[in-house]
Amino acid sequence: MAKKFSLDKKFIKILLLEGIHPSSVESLNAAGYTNVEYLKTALDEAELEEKIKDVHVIGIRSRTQLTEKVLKKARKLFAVGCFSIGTNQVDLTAAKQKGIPVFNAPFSNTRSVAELVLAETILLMRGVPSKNAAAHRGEWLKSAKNSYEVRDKNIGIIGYGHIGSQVSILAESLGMNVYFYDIEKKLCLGKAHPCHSLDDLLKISDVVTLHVPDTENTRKMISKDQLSKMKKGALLINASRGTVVDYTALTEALKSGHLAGAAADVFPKEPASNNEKFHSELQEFDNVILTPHIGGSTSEAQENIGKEVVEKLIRYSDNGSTIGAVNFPQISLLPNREKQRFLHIHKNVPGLLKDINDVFTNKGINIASQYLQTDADIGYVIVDTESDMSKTILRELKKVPHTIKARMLY
Ligand SMILES: NC(=O)C1=CN([C@@H]2O[C@H](COP(=O)(O)OP(=O)(O)OC[C@H]3O[C@@H](n4cnc5c(N)ncnc54)[C@H](O)[C@@H]3O)[C@@H](O)[C@H]2O)C=CC1
Ligand SMILES: O=C(O)CCC(=O)C(=O)O
Repeated sequence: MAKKFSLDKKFIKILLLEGIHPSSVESLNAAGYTNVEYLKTALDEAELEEKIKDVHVIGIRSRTQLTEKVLKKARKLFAVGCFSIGTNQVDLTAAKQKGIPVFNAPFSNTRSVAELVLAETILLMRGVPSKNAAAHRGEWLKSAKNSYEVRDKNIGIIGYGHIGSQVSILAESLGMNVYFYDIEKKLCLGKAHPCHSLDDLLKISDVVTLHVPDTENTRKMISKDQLSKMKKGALLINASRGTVVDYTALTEALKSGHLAGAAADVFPKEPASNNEKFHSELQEFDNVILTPHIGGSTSEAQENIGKEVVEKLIRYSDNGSTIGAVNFPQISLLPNREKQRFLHIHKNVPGLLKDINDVFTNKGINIASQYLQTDADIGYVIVDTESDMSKTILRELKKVPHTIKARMLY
C-alpha cells in the first residue's frame, strides 16, 4: 500500500464550546478522535480568533458567533458542527467559500421546544406568571379574573416546520383550535387551519407562537403594526430567535394592556455564559415569562444532539460524506479502504473537473471512482484511486486553479 499523507486522527484538533453534551466527546473518542478540547462557555471574539487558528473542527451551540472575520483566522478548520437547529450564528457563505461544511441537528430538540411552548401557553392563559411573582413578594392573588382554560382557544403558529407542527399536534390534543401561517405550502396536521396571511393569523389567535428561523424576512416580523392587529388580551410566545420580535414594541403593547402576557426564550443579545448578567426591557413585567434560551435544553435533546452532530462530523472527516451539511453540496459515501481517497473543493468554474482529472492521468494513475456535486458557488469532488504518489498528487491538486481546499482522507 502506498505511503499515506493524510492527517492522523489523533492530530485532528477538535474544539467543543458551550458545554455541549458529554455524549459528543464519548462518540469522538470512540471513533479515534482523542485530541478534543472541551469548554463549558462560549468565547468572546478575540479569544475565539486566537483559539480557532489551530483547530480542525469546531463544535458550537447558539452563543458562538462564527463571523467572516473569525473564520478568516481559521487556517486549518475543515468542518463546523452546530449542536443546535439554528445555524444563523455562523456566516454560512463565508464558511462555504473557505470550503468548510457546516452541520447541525435539525430535529433532536424539536419536541423539547414544543413542550415548553405548550407549558407556557397554559401558564400564561391562567395568569400564573403574575400570580407567582406576587406570591414571591408575599401577595395573595386568588382570583379567576383573566384566567382561562386553553380548551377551545385559538393558537396561531407562525412557521409550520418541525417545531411549529409539533406544537400543532400537542395543542390540538389539549383541545385548542390550531391556525398556522407559513411562507411555504404545508401539510395541515389534524384539524389545523392554514392562514392566507400573517394578518389573518394575528386577528384570530388568542395566543401567537413563533417558530421561524432568523432570516432577512423574519427579522422584526412582529413589530408595532403586527402587535396592534392581535386581539386585545392575546398572548405572544417567542422561542425562535430574539431578532424576530421587536421587544421595544412588545414592551409598549404590554404596558398599554393590549397584550395580556408574553413569554420570551430568546433575545437579540444573550449573555455568553451563565456568569454574565442578563438585561432585557421585558424584565419589568410580572406577566412575562423570561427563560434563558432553554427551549432545547433538556437531557434528552442534548444527548441526542451530541450524538447526531458528532456522527455527521465523523462521517465527513472519515469518509468525506457531506449529508446533512446546511451550506454544501451533498455527497453520501461509504469508505473504500482498498483505495486512497482525495477530496477537492473548488469554485464552481466550467471545465475544472478536467483539470482535476489531469492531475491523475498526467501521472498515469487510474481513477477507480469519482463523485461530484456542485451548487451555484462551489464544486465538491471525491476521488478514489490507488497510487504510490499521494504526496505529489495532493500537492498538484492544491495547485489546480480555483482550488479552495484539497485533502487526502486515507
Ligand atoms: N429556543 C430554542 O432553544 C430553540 C429555538 N429554535 C429556533 O426555532 C426555529 C425553527 O425551528 P424548526 O421548526 O426546526 O425549523 P424548520 O426549518 O423546520 O421550520 C421553520 C418554518 O418556518 C417557515 N418560515 C420561514 N420564514 C418564514 C416567514 N417569513 N413567515 C412564515 N414562515 C416562515 C419555513 O417555511 C419553515 O416551515 C429555528 O430556526 C431556531 O431559530 C430551534 C431549536 C431550539
Ligand atoms: O440550546 C442551544 O444552545 C441552542 C438551541 C437553539 O436555539 C437551536 O437549536 O437552534
